[in-house]
Amino acid sequence: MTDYVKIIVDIPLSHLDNSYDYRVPKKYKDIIKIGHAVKVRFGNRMVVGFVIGFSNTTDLDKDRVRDISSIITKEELFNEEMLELFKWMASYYKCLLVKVIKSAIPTGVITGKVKKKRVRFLSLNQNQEETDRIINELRKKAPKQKEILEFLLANDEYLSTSQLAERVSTSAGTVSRLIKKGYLKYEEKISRRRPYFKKSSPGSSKPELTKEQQEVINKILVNIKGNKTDSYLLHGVTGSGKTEVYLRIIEEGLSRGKGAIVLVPEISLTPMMVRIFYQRFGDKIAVLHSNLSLGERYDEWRRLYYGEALIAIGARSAVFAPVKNCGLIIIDEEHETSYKQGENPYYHAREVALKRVKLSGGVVILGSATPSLESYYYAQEGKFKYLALTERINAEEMPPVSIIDMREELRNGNTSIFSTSLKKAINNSLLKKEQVLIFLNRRGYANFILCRECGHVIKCKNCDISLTYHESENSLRCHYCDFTSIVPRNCPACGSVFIKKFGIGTERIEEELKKEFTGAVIERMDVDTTTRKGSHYEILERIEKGETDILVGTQMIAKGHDYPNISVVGVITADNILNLPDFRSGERTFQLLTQVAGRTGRGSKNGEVIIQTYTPEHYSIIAASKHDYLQFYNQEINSRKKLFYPPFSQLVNIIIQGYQEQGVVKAAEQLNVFLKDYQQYIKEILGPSPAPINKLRNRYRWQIILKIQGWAKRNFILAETRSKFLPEQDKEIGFIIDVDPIKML
Ligand SMILES: Nc1ncnc2c1ncn2[C@@H]1O[C@H](COP(=O)(O)OP(=O)(O)OP(=O)(O)O)[C@@H](O)[C@H]1O
Ligand SMILES: [Zn+2]
Ligand SMILES: [Zn+2]
Repeated sequence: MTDYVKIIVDIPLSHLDNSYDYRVPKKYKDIIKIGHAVKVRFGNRMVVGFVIGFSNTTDLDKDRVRDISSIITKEELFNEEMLELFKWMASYYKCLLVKVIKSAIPTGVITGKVKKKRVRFLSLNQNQEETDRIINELRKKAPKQKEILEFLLANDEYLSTSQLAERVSTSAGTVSRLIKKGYLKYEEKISRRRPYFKKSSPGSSKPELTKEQQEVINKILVNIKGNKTDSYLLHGVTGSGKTEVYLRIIEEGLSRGKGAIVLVPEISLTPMMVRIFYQRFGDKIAVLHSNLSLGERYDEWRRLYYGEALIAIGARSAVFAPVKNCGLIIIDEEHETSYKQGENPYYHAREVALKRVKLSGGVVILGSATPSLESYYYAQEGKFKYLALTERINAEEMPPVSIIDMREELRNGNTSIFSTSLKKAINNSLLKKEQVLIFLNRRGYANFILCRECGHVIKCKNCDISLTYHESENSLRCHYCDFTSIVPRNCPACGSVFIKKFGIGTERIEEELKKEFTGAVIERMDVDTTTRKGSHYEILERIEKGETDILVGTQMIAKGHDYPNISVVGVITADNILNLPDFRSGERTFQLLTQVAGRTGRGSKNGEVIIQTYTPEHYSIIAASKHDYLQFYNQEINSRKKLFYPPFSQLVNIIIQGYQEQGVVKAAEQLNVFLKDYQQYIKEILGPSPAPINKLRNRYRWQIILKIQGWAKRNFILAETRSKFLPEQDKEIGFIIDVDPIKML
């Protein structure tokens, strides 16, 4: 019995980031729970709030405490353990609790935009005995009607009149006659919307495990069986069968009544992964990702909540899935940057998963062929248990990789985008009816448009970023804010007509390939070709069926896919990422190259990888060409150590932004002065300096990066900044606190 509840209101303002007491009206006393969304009056408006605590007393004046107006959701959107997790996130990432809650629950619930979906279906209007008697009676006179009744006795399906008629190959009229006679009746039920994925029927065939797989599984199962909490880094080279390891462990967990969460990177893996999991676990899986409609997402969420599904597969935010008795969280491709949310709250799903398991028990598995530097380091330090799959399935060889120096190509008179070796390799592959993947991490046609007379580059009017040329629409587009403009005939700066497209994107590559390899079937996969639901899957399916000869694409094609007929992988340029102003650019390059290279040499075909670059001597590229993670790691970790970058410090990037550049600069300098008082706790302050993207969506951005050794110290400094510095600041200036930043842009 509770008299009062503590409510956190859905108004994202820092001075309201406390809970408020409300009285519980009698009718709600027995039903209200932690995690319920409610409607309350706040000031003079109605707002949504979330129940985060109970109390029998209140410090407020009893006459002034207001009643809760209503409970919005039948389900509790989070339980006490999840609330603990949310509070930890708010404190660790220095953000508002309500922001965390909202990013963790299905939003459709509280906006009221999502209604339950009901379906009408036909069912028998009498018990089985009675039905049998009627069937007997109809046998001679109306064999089709008899068949319908028999069908309904044997099948447990929810069918409308027309659907039922179709199933029994008869007319709707025949079904109607049964309704008229009173033998059938209409019923209604709530149906769950299921997200689109092509299903293949669940099958039970499982491969026999390799010795390495079996060993890894045995080690993890000790903890699953013993209900122990632990975390593992599963470092398995590309094609070593990590997915099979996941499947077996989930299976074991299920047999002990434990649910699981499987996180996959946002873009590429979902449809294929889903198919594999569906084959093994059927409708026990629920899929959560950002491409679902609100209704689908809410319904998948509810299937988990009610225990109808026990395995959640999804992108980053699936780490919050309400899986019953969740004993296992798997993070596939744990090094992927999409696990870090790029907006407030700036959380990393890996950190949240580790914390979730600490609070409620269970096992975390971080899987990757190219673990993040941090994870590998922590595994060395004993924070994670290290498990390795060192061989590919069937002891297949890693494909040979050639590095092509594009400067030399030019010296030898080749001005084409493709090196001589790449062209040769593609031609060979086409002759043998094998397939080719061509990778470039930039979509569009050309990177930028430059005036050859005055050097002016056409940039977005909102952002400090050059516009990308898209040939198919003959337009210029900003890949940050989506600003679109026509292509000017003359240079906007000097009026010259000599403006030229520079750099290349996937669209241009596709065009060049079509010119060079006439007759080959060429497809492109990037953000621009996969906006339609299911298109992603269809492109990959055509590869799988051998209908496509050459697939050009961005990161989307780089990882996770497993196609045996791909014999050539070409990387158009390895330099794009390497040259980003970010201390992780070397790591990113190594990971991406290793992952793309891993797409070939699978199955019986011999594969070959060709990396084109202007910096063939860079250690990231050399190590990737030898498939040598350790060589890369050792070199990279040394430089991190020298420069106090993670894992040797805890970073925070504070972005100061506003529409007036002067105000932004002033605030950045004031923050710098404030932080100087805490210098004894800080290893290094970088900046204040203009952010690499100095202007974004019309706002000027400056940044200060802090390297701090120790989580507690960082937490202290950020708490001080939030309580002492930020409240004094001009409201026109925004401060973004990005804890453990992943992208320094
Ligand atoms: N024990 C096994 N016996 C035979 N085939 C297997 C076995 N385990 C996995 N496979 C198959 O080997 C292929 C590669 O496995 P999988 O895609 O899981 O590798 P991976 O480690 O996830 O690689 P990547 O990091 O490149 O995604 C798949 O086709 C999978 O079905
Ligand atoms: Zn010009
Ligand atoms: Zn823009």
